[in-house]
Amino acid sequence: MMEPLSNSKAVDNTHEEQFESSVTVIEKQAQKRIFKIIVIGDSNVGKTCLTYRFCCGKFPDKTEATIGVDFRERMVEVDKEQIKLQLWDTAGQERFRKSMVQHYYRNVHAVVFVYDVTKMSSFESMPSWIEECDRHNLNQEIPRILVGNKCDMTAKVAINTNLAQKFADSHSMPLFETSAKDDEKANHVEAIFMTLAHKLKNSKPMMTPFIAPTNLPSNVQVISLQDKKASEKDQCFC
Ligand SMILES: Nc1nc2c(ncn2[C@@H]2O[C@H](COP(=O)(O)OP(=O)(O)OP(=O)(O)O)[C@@H](O)[C@H]2O)c(=O)[nH]1
Repeated sequence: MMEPLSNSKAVDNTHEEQFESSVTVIEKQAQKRIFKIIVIGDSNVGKTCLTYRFCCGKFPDKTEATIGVDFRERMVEVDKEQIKLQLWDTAGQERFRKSMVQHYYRNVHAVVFVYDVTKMSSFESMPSWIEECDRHNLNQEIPRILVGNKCDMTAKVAINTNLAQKFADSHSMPLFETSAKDDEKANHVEAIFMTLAHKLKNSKPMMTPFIAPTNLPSNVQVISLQDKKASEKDQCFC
């Protein structure tokens, strides 16, 4: 008679463990936050290379003009929390932007304005990129960062740091001068997005779409935590 009992106990334990691990999975998924960062600026300033450097850890072998938008994502840890940065690498060329523009500016959490330090016209375009953000009613409170890229081309630098810093100050933005190409200066690329991650960490949470794990025990019913108030969270499993 003992055998079946202990067997049944073993089954219950497995069930319980399965339940607990499923709860952990669900809690982790529910806690994960995702932040949308748009990277904008003239064509050819290096937006694709900067996002590629941050998400893939290297300079791309070759790039082509972005059509519409490219997405890259990277998980980063900030104060022991894993958050996902979703970078929207937007097209600089007007003809490749038209159809997508409305999508860029929806639910944005941060903006990175990029110019090429060797090309004055790309710096002079910055006010019009800021105006475009304003036209799309981007919240003034969201973090904005100004980035001068291609600093490795020292002999050709056309925009000196003082000028860029004045512009950044007048728009209450931090300035980063960097290079997506140069491995040493690429540390700054990391700094750009980690600075944003720290700023975003304290902004309002945005949950990932809820995906229920598939290995739940049959007696567990899943209710998304997203629509629940914090006080109700404990009642989500029945
Ligand atoms: N020297 C140097 N070249 C760079 C750097 N970043 C990008 N480039 C080069 O600049 C050119 C344009 O780079 P992209 O990243 O495609 O530029 P983009 O701003 O995404 O251009 P669009 O997609 O047209 O908006 C490419 O030839 C890159 O190799 C950099 O930090 N240093």
